[in-house]
Amino acid sequence: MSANEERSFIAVKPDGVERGLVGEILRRFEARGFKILALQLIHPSKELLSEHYEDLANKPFFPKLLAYMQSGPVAAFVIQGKGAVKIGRAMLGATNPQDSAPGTIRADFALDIGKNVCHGSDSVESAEREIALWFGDSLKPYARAVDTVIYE
Ligand SMILES: Nc1ncnc2c1ncn2[C@@H]1O[C@H](COP(=O)(O)OP(=O)(O)OP(=O)(O)O)[C@@H](O)[C@H]1O
Repeated sequence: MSANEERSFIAVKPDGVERGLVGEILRRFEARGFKILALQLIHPSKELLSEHYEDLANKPFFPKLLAYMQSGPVAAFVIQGKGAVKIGRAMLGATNPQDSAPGTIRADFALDIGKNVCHGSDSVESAEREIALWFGDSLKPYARAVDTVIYE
């Protein structure tokens, strides 16, 4: 996979969907130059979420986190492009919106850590694991003419 094909899993959490932020969040990633490789509104099962957040299973907030993530649909999507994981996390902002830098999604749209609007993969390995978990092998590559004016 070339550097320009790096992928990240991004999700607008149920609070973001309910607040009508799906379009705005997608728009920011598209405007930055990322290719949207997959896009789906998903009602995640407890099993899917337990796997997705397996490293947090022992945290005291885990049951609350699962309930939050099941309180409505999640807008799940995959972005592809140079630096997708690192830039994706930077665009989301710090996990706790109280610490997120202005201009990031969480700073612009959230106040509480337990309602922080969006998720983004934290490493290339997590991204591949999360993409497989949420989308299976349904992703199909496609070419974009605009890539010739985004990449040098
Ligand atoms: N102390 C907490 N209280 C309530 N919810 C929390 C707390 N810490 C984390 N969370 C929730 O669990 C999610 C996952 O936490 P994690 O530490 O993996 O942060 P993250 O990787 O920045 O977030 P995400 O995986 O959603 O992108 C957070 O986004 C937040 O919704």
